[in-house]
Amino acid sequence: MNEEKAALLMEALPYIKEFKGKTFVIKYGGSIMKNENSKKAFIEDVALMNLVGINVIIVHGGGPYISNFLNKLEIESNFIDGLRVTDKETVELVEMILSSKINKEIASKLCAHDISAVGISGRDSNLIKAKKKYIFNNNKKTDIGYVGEVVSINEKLLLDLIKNNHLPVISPIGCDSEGNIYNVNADYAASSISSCLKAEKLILLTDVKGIYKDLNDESTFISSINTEKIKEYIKSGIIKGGMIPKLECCIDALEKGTKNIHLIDGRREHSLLLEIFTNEGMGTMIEGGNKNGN
Ligand SMILES: NC(=[NH2+])NCCC[C@H](N)C(=O)O
Repeated sequence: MNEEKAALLMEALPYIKEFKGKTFVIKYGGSIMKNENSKKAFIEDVALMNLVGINVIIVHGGGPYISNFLNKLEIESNFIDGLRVTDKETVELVEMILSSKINKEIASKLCAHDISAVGISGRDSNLIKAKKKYIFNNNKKTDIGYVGEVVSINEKLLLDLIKNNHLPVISPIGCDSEGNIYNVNADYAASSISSCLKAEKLILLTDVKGIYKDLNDESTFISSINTEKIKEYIKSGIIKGGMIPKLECCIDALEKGTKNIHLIDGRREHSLLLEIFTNEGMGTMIEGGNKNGN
């Protein structure tokens, strides 16, 4: 028993060495914040990673909280291509929930582990500059309101925070120079931040185990894959549906310099820790060609 425990801890040693001083961008999805145990485990995993010298940056979502809150106010939630149609009043409420309630809760839970987590909105110091995103369907352009796509990231702010041992917790709200605010999809915000910093890892915590060839057949789970194979699977229809935009976002991050991406199930307690510090991991690792991650 003791040998097994020691072996498990020793399995982590090469990864602790390898990842010390490296930057990991973690997208913490809203759908996994419901369960108190997995929420607690996430905070503990991030705390441990920070304490062994990994520069963690968290980008969080909050979709279900937003829908709940809007329901209470009897404001209907409409989605087109998975994006929330957002008018001016709604984007203000979205910001209130993301940048205040959720953001501060994550940061303060990390602070309770003596970590200097700093909760910031994408609007602070123009961290996420954005512009209006339109949806194109059959050559038809649809305006979905204050939904933004990333234009630029304030890299210096993030590097300054990291250098001074702060852990940024970022709400995916963007702004433009006219003072408009935008709701930015958290996957895209995390991918842009990871690309800009050429991060060692972009880790997407969601409510699926990872990539499957056939979602209904556990034996087709893919533990690691590269971008060429993903493109091939999308083209041949093996990968389909809602997974495609997520994977396209991953491919973009890898092509822009992120070293590796991990898709893991955030509902499973300590999946983050097991993915990073064991050989086998828990989810799907997408390997990029770039060997110069930071
Ligand atoms: N899903 C997988 N195959 N994960 C392997 C992870 C390997 C190692 N712990 C890493 O983070 O780089």
